[in-house]
Amino acid sequence: ESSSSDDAVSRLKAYLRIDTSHPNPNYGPVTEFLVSQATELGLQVQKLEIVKEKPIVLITWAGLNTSLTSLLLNSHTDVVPAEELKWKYDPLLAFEDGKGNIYGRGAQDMKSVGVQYLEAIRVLKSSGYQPTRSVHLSYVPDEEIGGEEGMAKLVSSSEFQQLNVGICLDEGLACAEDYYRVFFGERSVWKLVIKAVGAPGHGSKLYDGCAMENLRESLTRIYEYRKSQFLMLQEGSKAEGEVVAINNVFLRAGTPIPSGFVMNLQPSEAEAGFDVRVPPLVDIADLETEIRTKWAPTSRNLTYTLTRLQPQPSDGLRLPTSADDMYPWWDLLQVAVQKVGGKLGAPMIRPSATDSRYIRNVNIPAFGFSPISNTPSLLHDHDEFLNAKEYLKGIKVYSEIIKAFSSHVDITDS
Ligand SMILES: CSCC[C@H](NC=O)C(=O)O
Ligand SMILES: [Zn+2]
Ligand SMILES: [Zn+2]
Repeated sequence: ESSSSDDAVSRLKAYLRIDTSHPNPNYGPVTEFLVSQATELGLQVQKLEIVKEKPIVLITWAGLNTSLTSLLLNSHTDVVPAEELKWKYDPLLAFEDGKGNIYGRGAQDMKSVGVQYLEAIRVLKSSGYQPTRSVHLSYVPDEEIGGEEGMAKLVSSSEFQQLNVGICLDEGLACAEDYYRVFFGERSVWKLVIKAVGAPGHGSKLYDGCAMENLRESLTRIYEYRKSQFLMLQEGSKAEGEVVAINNVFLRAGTPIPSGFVMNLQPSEAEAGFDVRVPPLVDIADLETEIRTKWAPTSRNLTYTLTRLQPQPSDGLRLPTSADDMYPWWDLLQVAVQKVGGKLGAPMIRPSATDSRYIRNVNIPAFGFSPISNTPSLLHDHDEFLNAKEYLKGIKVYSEIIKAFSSHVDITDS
């Protein structure tokens, strides 16, 4: 490989070596890293600190026609923590093995993408290319913990208004096959806690209506519903982003003592918590009725609290990025990917949540796309890696995308 690819790989490794894992992400050095990259490339850079110690870095490659809407390339700078003892290599070392696989937390999610944006601009600049539309890069903190102090703040800032964004690209998911996945919407995140109460009693006594029995009734109904969703997934009639996911993430009951729990006391309260993921076109009112009448009926002494995180205006009504919204960007994306010999899968609903929801909430279309194919999806997993060749190919993919999007002008712009 040439020395310029070696340099591009080195810059990825440098970024991976900055520890930005929760709960104490080190955002200072990331800001320095990004500012120095942008400065070296002759790009404008702004540091926003809307929330103290949660820096947002905005980098701009000004277009020739600043009255046109711009392209925003977003990435988050934080990563989830790693259980380093369970990894083959230290997740902070960015170790490259003999096959060129680079191991590190963030290798897929999504420091690779953050550097690829910059590397693509580097390539385009050195070729003499000048964008017609402005290209902005946003580097935001805290995506992994919900983005309340990151992207949520950015989209409601005046600085964001100034960017006049027409289309956004944000993270996708790695694909084990030879195509790239692309997402045009995502499921909403709901948190559900069901609480059962019932008569307490001696551990030896059989009687009706104890809290544990009431909770068990709720769990039975929920697992029936879960199975119906899972079946559609297993038989392949629906994709992961099109079914409701409901998973029990905690159970709480009993009277704790140092050696465990009191064993001869049937508790008067029991709780179960669920992570629920709701596709855009599911009827929200129906689902809430299901919860109220079947999962947590008052007749069974059940109550519930439901928290819908950042509900989307499109929830239950329409897809977050409709076919019309995607014009002309979808076609441009497809052609750009094909130019470097890549293939794009059908646009889908992403199973998990990203900062794209904040972008779509302010009516800006967003694609979830990471140029990672032929690679197992290892986000949040042990041994997260990206092959150097795949990473370098991704830079070419972004060069084509940036070129296609930033040079596009059509009748709707006049
Ligand atoms: C509370 S928003 C959580 C966002 C998170 N995103 C990445 O994994 C997710 O659980 O999907
Ligand atoms: Zn991510
Ligand atoms: Zn993540």
